[in-house]
Formats: sequence, structure tokens, C-alpha cells
Amino acid sequence: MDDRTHGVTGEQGARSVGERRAQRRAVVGAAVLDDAAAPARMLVGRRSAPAALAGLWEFPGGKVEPGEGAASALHRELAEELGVRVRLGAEVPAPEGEGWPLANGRRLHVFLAVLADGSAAPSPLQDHDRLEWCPLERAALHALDWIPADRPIVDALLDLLQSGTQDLLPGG
Ligand SMILES: Nc1nc2c([nH]c(=O)n2[C@H]2C[C@H](O)[C@@H](COP(=O)(O)OP(=O)(O)OP(=O)(O)O)O2)c(=O)[nH]1
Repeated sequence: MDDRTHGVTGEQGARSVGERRAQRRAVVGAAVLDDAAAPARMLVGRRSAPAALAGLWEFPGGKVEPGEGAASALHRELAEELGVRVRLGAEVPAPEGEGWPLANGRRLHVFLAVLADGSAAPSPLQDHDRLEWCPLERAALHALDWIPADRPIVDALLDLLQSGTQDLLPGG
């Protein structure tokens, strides 16, 4: 069989699928904490759309635009969706690097954050029908109906915060 007449081989096909996935826009999300030094709560958002995700909780954020950096994208998304300004901290590291895998083949990068001085209080301007400051406790966070791909991130975040926020957040 000749690849030139039959298109790509299985291996080439798999690679091109992988490349297409890598080119899909990354997603950024924020674990917005109520306090940099002694956080007790995290802001979570309940999606209002699309239908398949409506009613599920997530880290507020969205897709990175072409040519945009992760931090700029997250500042933009949080301003659009919640009307807030934030200070960003460390990323919640994913086991394989390059973000956490999502159901749609995208990768989600989650960054710690706190509201910036003078920021408005968060309000559900876009994409959410509810916002909550959820206690940073495993039972309370587990009780939320998360987008399934977010559950391991919640656990990794709690593990990360166990030894405090020094070096993870400005002012931590
Ligand atoms: N923001 C966010 N998206 C998540 C999380 N977990 C998860 O699977 N996703 C998925 C849902 C969506 O398929 C995708 C993010 O898309 P989005 O709809 O929030 O992006 P966006 O605001 O930029 O919207 P658009 O440009 O498509 O209109 O990632 C999460 O914790 N936060």
C-alpha cells in the first residue's frame, strides 16, 4: 500500500489528530481565593451554557485567544464574566505538565488568584447563573456538581494549599 495514494498511515493520522488537538485553543481558569495569606473560601461559578454544561460548577475563565498569553486571557475572561480585577499567582500543576486534560481535547490551566485592591465584587455577568464563595474544605468542594474534568484539579488545588500560600500568591 502506498501512502501517496491512500493518504496518511495510521501513525501519521494519529500524529495529525494530536497536532490538531494541540492547536485547539487552551483554556484558562482561576481559583480565586478570598485571602492571599489565609484563604478560607474559593469562588466557584455555575455554568448557564451550553446546555451540556449548564448547571455544572467550574473555575471561572475561558479560551485563550490566538496570540494571547494565558495571564492576559484570564484577566480578560474574569473581567468579562465576573467584572473583577485579580492578582494572579501560581498555576495548579497538572501531572503531565501542559495543563489538565478536558473532555473536548483542550487543556485547562488553572491559576491561583485573589481579587485586586479596589476590584468590584464578583457578579455573574456572563456564562454563569450562580457564583459562590465555597469553603476550601474537601467535603464542601466535593459536594458541588463540577464539570467532571475539574474534580482532579480541585483535589490537586487542596493538596497544593495544604502547606500554605507562601510563594504561591502575591501577599501569601
Ligand atoms: N472556564 C472553564 N472551562 C472549563 C472548565 N472545565 C472544563 O471542562 N471547561 C471547558 C468548558 C468549555 O468547553 C471550555 C471553555 O470554554 P468557555 O465557553 O468557558 O470559553 P469562552 O468563555 O472563551 O467562550 P467562547 O469563546 O467559546 O464563546 O472548557 C473550567 O473549570 N473552567
